[in-house]
Amino acid sequence: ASLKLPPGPTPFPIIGNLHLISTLPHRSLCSLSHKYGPIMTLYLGSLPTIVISSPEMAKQVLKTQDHMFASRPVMGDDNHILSPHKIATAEYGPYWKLMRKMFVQELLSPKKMDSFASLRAREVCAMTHSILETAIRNEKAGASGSGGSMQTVDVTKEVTYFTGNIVSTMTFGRKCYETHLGGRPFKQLLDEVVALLTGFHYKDFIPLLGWLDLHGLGRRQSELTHIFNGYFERIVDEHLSERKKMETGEGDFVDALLSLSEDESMEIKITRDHIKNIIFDIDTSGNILEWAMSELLRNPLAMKRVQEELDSVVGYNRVVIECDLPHLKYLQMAVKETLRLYPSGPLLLPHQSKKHCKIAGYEIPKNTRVLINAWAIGRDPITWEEPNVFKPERFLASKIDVKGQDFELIPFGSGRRICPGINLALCMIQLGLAKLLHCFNWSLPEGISPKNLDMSEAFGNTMTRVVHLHAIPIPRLPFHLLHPKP
Ligand code: HEM
Repeated sequence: ASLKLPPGPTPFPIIGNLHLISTLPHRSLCSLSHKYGPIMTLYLGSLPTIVISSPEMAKQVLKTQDHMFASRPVMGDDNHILSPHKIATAEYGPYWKLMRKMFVQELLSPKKMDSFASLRAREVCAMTHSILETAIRNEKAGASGSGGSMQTVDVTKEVTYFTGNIVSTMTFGRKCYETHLGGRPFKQLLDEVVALLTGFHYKDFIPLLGWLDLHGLGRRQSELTHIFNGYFERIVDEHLSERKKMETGEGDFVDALLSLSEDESMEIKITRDHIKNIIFDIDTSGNILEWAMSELLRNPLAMKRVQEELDSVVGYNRVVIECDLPHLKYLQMAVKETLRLYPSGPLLLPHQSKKHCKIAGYEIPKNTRVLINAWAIGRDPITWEEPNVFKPERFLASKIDVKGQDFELIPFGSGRRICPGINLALCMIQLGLAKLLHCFNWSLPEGISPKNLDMSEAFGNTMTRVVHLHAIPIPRLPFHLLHPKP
């Protein structure tokens, strides 16, 4: 007898339902769920894929039957940029457990978070300094009444450097965002890898068409693999030649992994290849910051409210510091609202069933790919009033949080595979946003109004803006606070 799979559109031979998926898959899948329901079957090529689009069904997959769905589909082989040696791509098992434990202990534990507080403070000042020069020029232009010549800052670049450099310094002791690899900026290459991790590749779904190399993806994947492999080889070599650090307690995550690789008592042998893959992070905090700034520029009243709160909690006589963040309730709500509207992984990362099982009476075969549409869940009109409107106030009367307990809002996922970087991400986003809005007033470049700011999402399955956000900063704190002596 045939299996009772969840409902879905009738597939065509070879392509299945791929023709129904646009360049923004989370949006197409959301529309399809209106027709077929919160759990549906889609054929991506010949592969049946289950797509989840409601809080109740997400709870089934990520909580009630979490143990069944905690694995990942295989996306690349050992030598591939999506090697299963990464924490994010590893199948559920002893290797993943060990690496995730190491990652949390050596990088993200409260003790480690504390020990890197000065790094975060330094980097947030570096971001302010970089913006300051433009802001001073603008202030002079404004004061002289000459109007015109107001200069913009590339906000996207500033915020992605800020969060990216913190994470890369914590992981392997280097600010990688200033780096160019193979003639291209690190950030651009990283975005491509994140898109590969979460995205739709025809080649994966239709092996028969692989040789056609649609979209040139196969070639780009080999290129990326080659570039990053060389970069991480150098990083491991550098750490090997400077091993003193560990003894003085200053070691970073790579040092900790190298020590683990030398531990003879380990049941799982950690190799150089593992290390190179594990240090490849998938932080997307910068994207959330750029969307938060975009929404606040479109909603001047909300921006004003964040600034009024900063003025009452921090004042004008000092700069904002991490200890202020718990008191900045409206700012926290603005960040939550951004994560609701722009979850950086709108379909989380793909999950996979370990065994044959059932959800809501439907059968899910072993090794089936499961996608959870966090974007659709965050905009579900049953949970959210005016779901497409940016309204931080909605959280005044709601206890819903982003940390994986409330299935109406799951930008970081939930359960065993929940993002381990939540606390670091929230801390960087809140600190960055507080600093940007405490130090500067912001406006849009000439000719762009809050109503016509381009908010398009880029092709693929990560929530980045198509065009970088540019805005005009004007200082709003005394100069000595913006530019403290080192
Ligand atoms: C706003 C920023 C971030 C967002 C929205 C985000 C979101 C996510 C999501 C949706 C997943 C997949 C969850 C699932 O499969 O169910 C994930 C996994 C992961 N994230 Fe994050 N993340 C962010 C920042 C970070 C940071 C700062 C780090 C580390 C420094 C990090 C490290 C990871 C890792 C290692 C995984 C894989 C976990 C696993 O498969 O066991 N993320 N993240």
